[in-house]
Amino acid sequence: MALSFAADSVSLSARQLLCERDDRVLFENLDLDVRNGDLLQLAGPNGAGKTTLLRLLAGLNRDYEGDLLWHAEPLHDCFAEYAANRVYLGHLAAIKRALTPIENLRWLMSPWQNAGLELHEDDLWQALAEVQLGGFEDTPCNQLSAGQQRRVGLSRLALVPAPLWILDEPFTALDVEGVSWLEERIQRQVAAGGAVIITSHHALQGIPSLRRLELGVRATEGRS
Ligand SMILES: Nc1ncnc2c1ncn2[C@@H]1O[C@H](COP(=O)(O)OP(=O)(O)OP(=O)(O)O)[C@@H](O)[C@H]1O
Repeated sequence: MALSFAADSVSLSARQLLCERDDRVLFENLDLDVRNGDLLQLAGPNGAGKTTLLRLLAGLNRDYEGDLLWHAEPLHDCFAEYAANRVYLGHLAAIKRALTPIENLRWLMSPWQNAGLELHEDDLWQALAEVQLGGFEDTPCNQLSAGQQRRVGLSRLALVPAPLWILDEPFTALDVEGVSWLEERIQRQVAAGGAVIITSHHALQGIPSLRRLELGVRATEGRS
């Protein structure tokens, strides 16, 4: 899969973003920019609005004020192009539990294949092997552990050619080996000139471009 991205392929900006839930301001006056090579970690206590912000940035929720821009264009005016350049993994494994890992992966990858991505069956099996699901490819997911189910969803990251990853608590339920695999994948994505926005209570280390955006009573952005 592509291991380098065009240097100008990621340009996501938020300007003066304001979001309220149940009459509570989660964040306001929020500005951020994500470019190639960036790793942005959204941090903050439970309920601070990390998932909410991530879903806004993924273009999955329009309940906000302010501007979200993809290459300086309103994100929802160019959503098809944006969606072809980002992959969003929500905080649930988001797999069909009655299906097997290989069936799930075929289903998860079908939008990308419909958009022109050429994938062979071997690529799918290889992606499952990469997340240590070799031997479980044909086991219904409802017979897999929580961590193995999480790995089925994560296996997409080995295949999707999108430069921008948006990941909500992707380390949940992973064992030590799974955590290492995902850390390494994130580092490779950033090193290849992609970008990653992540919510995680996990301490990400060793990536020079790491920035943290702390949500809470008020939002402030700074390098860690
Ligand atoms: N669809 C919704 N309708 C109303 N309120 C919502 C909705 N989704 C989230 N909220 C509220 O918005 C706030 C922020 O939720 P969010 O899930 O974004 O927090 P979070 O920072 O991701 O928390 P956690 O660390 O627990 O995952 C919470 O108080 C939650 O109750």
